[in-house]
Amino acid sequence: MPKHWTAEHIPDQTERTFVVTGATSGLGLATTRALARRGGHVVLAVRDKHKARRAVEQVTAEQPGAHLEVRRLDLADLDSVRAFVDGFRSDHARLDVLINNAGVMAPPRTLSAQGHELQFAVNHLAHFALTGLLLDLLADGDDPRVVTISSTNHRQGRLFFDDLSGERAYAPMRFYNQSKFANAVFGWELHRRLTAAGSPVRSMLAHPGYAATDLQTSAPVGMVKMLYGRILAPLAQSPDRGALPQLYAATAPDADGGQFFGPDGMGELRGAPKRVRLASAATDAGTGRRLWELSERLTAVRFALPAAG
Ligand SMILES: NC(=O)c1ccc[n+]([C@@H]2O[C@H](COP(=O)([O-])OP(=O)(O)OC[C@H]3O[C@@H](n4cnc5c(N)ncnc54)[C@H](O)[C@@H]3O)[C@@H](O)[C@H]2O)c1
Repeated sequence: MPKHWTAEHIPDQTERTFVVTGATSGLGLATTRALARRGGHVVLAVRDKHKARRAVEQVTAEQPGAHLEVRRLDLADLDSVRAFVDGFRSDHARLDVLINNAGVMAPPRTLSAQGHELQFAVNHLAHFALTGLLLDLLADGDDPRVVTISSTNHRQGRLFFDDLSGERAYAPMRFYNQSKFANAVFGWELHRRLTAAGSPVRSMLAHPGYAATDLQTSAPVGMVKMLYGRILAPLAQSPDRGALPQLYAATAPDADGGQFFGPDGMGELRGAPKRVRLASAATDAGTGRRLWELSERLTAVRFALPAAG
């Protein structure tokens, strides 16, 4: 890996198709812009079509002729995930890279359409379902990859298997950390299962460090907003820089399955992409199996893969 990897190092992506969730703002928009600049065909998987139109205008103003496609996806509703995949399938025979990027942080306790705690539902369950439903199209892709965005917060997270939706005790940041831990467990367990099945698809993880996006400023919880939106704000890097680890995972020829990428400076807050440490709890096989089986049950999505040993 070059020491100061930037978006200029992204290889040509002509003829490659990417799905980016949460592509209208922050890291998702920065990722879309960088991939489009290198000739990639980017499917913006978005909840809000007005915001999508603005994002498309912005990217095409910088990159006339960019290959962009907008499709509606509300990750808070598993029916919307299925509808998205059905629509995608009717127009595409294969997918090269899925970037599980969208996320919510620290809302007051809210439930998804299927009754799951919103952060667990949007950040983890919907991306689990999306990946499982697209896996056969990815298997036909060129150098196919699934990139899942976690956070350094996964190291403070754990799964509350006996109170997943916070019915008994909900704390917004604890449940954000749970969802980011679930992202890390999923990315690693997917890697294990794909490898065991001899699949050509690779699963990588990434985190941006700390980037100034809507994530912190839209958090309705006062302390979180104050800490990330104001006190730590001077340390924040731009979304374009924050997106580099996920762009590296999605495009670098030497990025491999099971690897986790984050920034190299200031305790992983900012900098160029490098390989970073996944919490050992996130690679625990028992936890991986348990989360996987639970996610299959809650989403009714089964991956077309033999179980990993
Ligand atoms: N910004 C940071 O410092 C930081 C740090 C660690 C991890 N992350 C992770 O980066 C990812 C991207 O976040 P960001 O910082 O760009 O924030 P952001 O708020 O700018 O972007 C999040 C995106 O997710 C989308 N989204 C939210 N709920 C959705 C739903 N129900 N259906 C479809 N889309 C939905 C939003 O519309 C938005 O486009 C998240 O997974 C977040 O947890 C960010």
